[in-house]
Amino acid sequence: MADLASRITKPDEAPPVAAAEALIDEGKSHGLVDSNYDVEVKLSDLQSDVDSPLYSVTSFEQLGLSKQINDGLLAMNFKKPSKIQEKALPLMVSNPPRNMIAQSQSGTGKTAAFVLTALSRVDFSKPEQPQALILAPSRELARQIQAVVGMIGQFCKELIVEAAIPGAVSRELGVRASVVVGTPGTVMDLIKRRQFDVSQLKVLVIDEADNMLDQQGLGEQCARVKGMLPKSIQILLFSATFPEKVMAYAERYAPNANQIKLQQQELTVKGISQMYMDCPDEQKKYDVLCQLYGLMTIGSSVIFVRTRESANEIQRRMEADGHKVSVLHGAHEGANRDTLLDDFRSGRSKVLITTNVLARGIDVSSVSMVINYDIPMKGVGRDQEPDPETYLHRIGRTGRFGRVGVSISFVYDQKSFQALSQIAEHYDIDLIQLSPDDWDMTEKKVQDVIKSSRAKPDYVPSAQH
Ligand SMILES: Nc1ncnc2c1ncn2[C@@H]1O[C@H](COP(=O)(O)OP(=O)(O)OP(=O)(O)O)[C@@H](O)[C@H]1O
Repeated sequence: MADLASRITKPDEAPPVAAAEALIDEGKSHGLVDSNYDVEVKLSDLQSDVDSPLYSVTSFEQLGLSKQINDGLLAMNFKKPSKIQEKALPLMVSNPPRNMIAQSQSGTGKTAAFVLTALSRVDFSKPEQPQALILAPSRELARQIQAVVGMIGQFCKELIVEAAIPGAVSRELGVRASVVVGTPGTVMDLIKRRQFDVSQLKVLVIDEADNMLDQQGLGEQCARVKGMLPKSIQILLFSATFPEKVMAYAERYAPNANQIKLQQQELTVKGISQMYMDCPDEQKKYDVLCQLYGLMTIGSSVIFVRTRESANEIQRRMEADGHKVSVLHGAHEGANRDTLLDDFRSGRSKVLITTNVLARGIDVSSVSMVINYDIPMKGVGRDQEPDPETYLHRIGRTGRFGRVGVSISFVYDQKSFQALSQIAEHYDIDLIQLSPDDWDMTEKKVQDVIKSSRAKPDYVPSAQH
């Protein structure tokens, strides 16, 4: 097993800057409240780089979608499809419908790929009749996808999209929408209580499918939901990660599916510079975090911790120390969670402490830094092991669609060092070391990346890091 030391870049080596260092004409691309952080990425350059996951040769018009949907894409300033959109869409919208298992790196536009397919299956003459169901693991992600459906479908006049998340569906009316986006537990309850007529559903999408089908987690609920749906339903499974043990089950869940898969080494996003901070001991992690505060607020940042309790505790201490931070986790009540995330999207709050509840799918383009305060682990007690999938999803909250970002993972002892080392080995990546004893260098390394998002004329894309 290679240790982390062998994956450290030399101190004088500049952090890898993404091929994404270029400019986006950042027309606000979706209807979600989002901040105006002026990231500049030359998307057109990236989209013509054959090695980029954003590369494509076609246009949306060539994909044969309806005029209303193409107008929606235009309004969102989506000029060209990304690779996953270009490859998956023709297979998903064709007839007779076929199942799909699709993998693509974080932030590369999987949502639009499945939303476009769902919309293409809707008969808008029956707007209150559920025809497409999209499942996601958290209320936040379900709401976000609901907003994307609304944006892409903004010119489909009859479209109704509803969130099936706790507290959202009226008991008297039940579900009355053509597209339903929900979490599996709530969807299951609604179907059982006969408040959700699934008889005419044509397509089932499962986002973050490896997580959703995992038998240790939401797998059972998703299996039960599927059991209640029409047998002929088209099933689309999407994620950035599909560990082998889930893949076998996914293939049974979505039989005879077309598949788009990535190699393990292709999974990391080049725009994200992955760093680690060698903290002297566990207690000092907190001091290091506070010292990073200035860098965290250049853009927006997400701090991932293991438990709700430590999230609360870190917030309490940071606020007492004069820093402005918010915290969001599963113990908060739904409406409160919605406000907290809306505030973060809009830039009203810039540093968000959270747990794995927000590790997947959340798309806030201003996030320039992700901190793994605790290295993600799976399993319990002595059986704990590093969790490479959660690591990838967590750091993927930055570097969205060609933007650049930094992730900093805290290590402080042999165990955390080894865990991160195994994750680095899993993806065959090098991590850049930061030292709490040299803040000038730390600041330089981080700022070089974050500020590099404003293109320099003499920029030469660095090699794979
Ligand atoms: N063709 C496109 N042109 C421009 N922007 C796009 C295009 N497709 C998607 N985007 C934007 O890219 C961002 C990331 O997309 P999305 O959230 O779908 O990523 P994802 O692949 O689902 O990532 P994750 O694995 O983290 O869930 C979004 O802000 C979205 O609006």
